[in-house]
Amino acid sequence: MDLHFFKYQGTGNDFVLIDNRIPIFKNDAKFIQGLCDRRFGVGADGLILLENPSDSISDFKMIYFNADGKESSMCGNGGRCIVAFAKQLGIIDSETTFEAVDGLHSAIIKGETVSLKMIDVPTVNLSREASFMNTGSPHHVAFVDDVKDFDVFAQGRRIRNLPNYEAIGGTNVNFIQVIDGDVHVRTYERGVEDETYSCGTGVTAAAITSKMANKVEDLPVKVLTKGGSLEVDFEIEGLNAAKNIWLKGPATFVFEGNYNDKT
Ligand SMILES: N[C@H](CCC[C@H](N)C(=O)O)C(=O)O
Repeated sequence: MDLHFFKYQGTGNDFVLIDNRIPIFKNDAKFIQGLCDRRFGVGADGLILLENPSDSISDFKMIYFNADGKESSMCGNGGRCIVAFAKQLGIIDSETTFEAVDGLHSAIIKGETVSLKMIDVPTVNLSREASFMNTGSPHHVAFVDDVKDFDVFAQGRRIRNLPNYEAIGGTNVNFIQVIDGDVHVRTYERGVEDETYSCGTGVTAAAITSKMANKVEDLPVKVLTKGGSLEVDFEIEGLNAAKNIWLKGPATFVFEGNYNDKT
């Protein structure tokens, strides 16, 4: 059976999206791995299903799978892309509320720019060299001196697999450097098991870390990734929490097609 898919990217973090309002998709890890494979499949960092909502206030529901084929936690760039996808399908106009694995999200779309409200972050564990928080997905954030030439793959894989992160299934790892007030970030993503061009929940964690460590002054925080720039606006609450968090940036339709489902 041919599977009709839509390809989107948000600052180079790329996704296959499927309209699954009429449930046609078989949740099979090997199939998803094949679909996301950059040589033998369509190629993507993850797969996103758009489904009918299970509550009365959401326009749709988002289900996220990493490229390893396993369903995972919230995807910030994917959340921005599914909003653009919902608009393309005529489900929404310029604003929406949708369900995701970490709760309800509001979003606003203007042209190709999508602003996505992220969940509140009740606890940021901040030390001199690093931070840990959950922005919808778990993120370890470390300051480095030369982010451009940093060995993100080796160091990211090492930290992702540290025993202290085993209980949560490992963590995503972000390496950041603040240059002239802008946060430069590179991310090793859990479930992709490689560096991605951008990670929305990671960008959010990088911005909050930089502000709490007094490395940036102004809000919103501008964050530069390999795939482009995003803005993160938020309020610091007390000593180590953040709320009213918005992730803003481009979400671009790339192409649509049919995938020959051999299973
Ligand atoms: N790999 C992440 C989920 C996707 C996060 C990323 N693509 C984003 O934009 O937030 C995890 O398993 O925790």
